[in-house]
Amino acid sequence: MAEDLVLLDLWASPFGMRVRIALAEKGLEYESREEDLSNKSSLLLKMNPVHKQIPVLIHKGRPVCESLIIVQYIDEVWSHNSPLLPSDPYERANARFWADYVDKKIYSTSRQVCLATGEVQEEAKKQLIECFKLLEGELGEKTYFGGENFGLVDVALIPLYSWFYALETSANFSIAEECPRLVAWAKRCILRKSVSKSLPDQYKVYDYLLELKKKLLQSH
Ligand SMILES: N[C@@H](CCC(=O)N[C@@H](CS)C(=O)NCC(=O)O)C(=O)O
Repeated sequence: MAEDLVLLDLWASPFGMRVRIALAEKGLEYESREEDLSNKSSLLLKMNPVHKQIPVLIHKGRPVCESLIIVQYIDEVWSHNSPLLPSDPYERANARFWADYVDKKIYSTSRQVCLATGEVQEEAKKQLIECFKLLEGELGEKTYFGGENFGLVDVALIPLYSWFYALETSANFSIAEECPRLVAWAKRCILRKSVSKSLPDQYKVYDYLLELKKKLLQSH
């Protein structure tokens, strides 16, 4: 059934990818609108006046902002299939804790690995590997962070897989060598159609990063 859903998105955004994955897990149809972040649409400014960022999910004309909040909203509204959060309150809190960890630690550090240089980049790389190893500990022998079920933490983290090549090439290291269990997990996730169709090509992402770096240099 077609729902009244519009997603304000940007193809290379890992935050947008989270929402695409959640919508695909639920089998929901939606209209995707690609934003130009250097010239934001009036719809984006109206729908997310606080942060002015994508992604925004507009459901029946009402905006929901912040990717992890959007993913949880989707899970609550379309709760009848493919639950992304566990039913047990303690396990749910635990999933939210790790999704929050991914947000606070992994994405900001990854940004530095991609954009910084010299010692700052080396330090960020070290930190990122430590964070990945900690996540490997949390994953343990499970199939997904959500156990047998692909869940919130998986949705939060897997978009970064499309940035692995950009990370590795920017800072000259191999994530598979440092964190083989994390890469094995990512390869399991990418077998899901919801993930494979939501993540862009890693080389396109790297080209996007090179363009972004050029723009940042020009603006300084
Ligand atoms: N915490 C936000 C982060 C979203 C975010 O950083 N979006 C970026 C694109 S990847 C954006 O819209 N940037 C434009 C800006 O900050 O002006 C979320 O999880 O949705």
